[in-house]
Amino acid sequence: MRLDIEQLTVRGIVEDITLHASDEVVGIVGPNGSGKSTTLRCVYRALTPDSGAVLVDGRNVAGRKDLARELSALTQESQVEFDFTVAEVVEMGRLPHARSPSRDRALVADALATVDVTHLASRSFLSLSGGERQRVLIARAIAQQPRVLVLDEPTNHLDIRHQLDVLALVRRLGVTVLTVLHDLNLAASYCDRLYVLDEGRLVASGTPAEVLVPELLAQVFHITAHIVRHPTSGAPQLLFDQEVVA
Ligand SMILES: Nc1ncnc2c1ncn2[C@@H]1O[C@H](COP(=O)(O)OP(=O)(O)OP(=O)(O)O)[C@@H](O)[C@H]1O
Repeated sequence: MRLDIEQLTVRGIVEDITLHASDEVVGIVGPNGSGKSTTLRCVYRALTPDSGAVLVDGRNVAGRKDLARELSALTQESQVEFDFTVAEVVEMGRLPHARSPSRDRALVADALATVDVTHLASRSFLSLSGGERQRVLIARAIAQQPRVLVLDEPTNHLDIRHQLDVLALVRRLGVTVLTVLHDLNLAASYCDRLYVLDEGRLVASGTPAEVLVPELLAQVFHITAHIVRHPTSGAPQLLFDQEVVA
């Protein structure tokens, strides 16, 4: 399914952002405060842009009542305030769909197993560690069976094994994924294409190899990086100098 962000502008925070993703994993990277989360908030409709539009399969997301069946989001605000069990939290992913108890149970069990939290199913969500919570919220997003998945720093709180697991899983889903990632090496390994934001503007887009070049990394992130190829995957990987660029 196709996701198009067209000339999105939000109150001096982001300006004129255009982005396309279609059955691929697209990453948004950029320094703190560059407008990544603001852009995603417009996609999952937590924010209404001042101008521009977000289209899912060619239809504007504004006012679409059926969007929750097609788009799911793991956001910085995806918190669970009340004392639900892990299984109940994941089952919430089924709410936008017509209910079918046996099918819902199977999908919840699958989602729990996929992110390695089956053993936590009857635990209170509030009793979990940060990384366990993050995996449960990813399970909820998967249980929703979206055709577009929006993720704001999905690897937050995860140990390295679960970072790799979650991003590999996200790729295997075979749906359109738009994800904010801070770790440029993970972004280079798991994203088909990257968009780079700096001070609210889009400054580069393309494959990781096209985008993650020393000049751009110095200009946008103020770092010096040496680019090497991963010996098995061939993905570009960055080795950072300790000194920052002024
Ligand atoms: N509601 C708001 N009112 C005023 N400023 C805002 C608001 N929301 C975001 N901002 C500002 O807009 C800028 C972009 O914020 P945003 O959260 O989109 O950045 P980000 O790229 O996701 O950052 P980070 O990497 O730190 O998570 C920041 O300077 C932030 O303080």
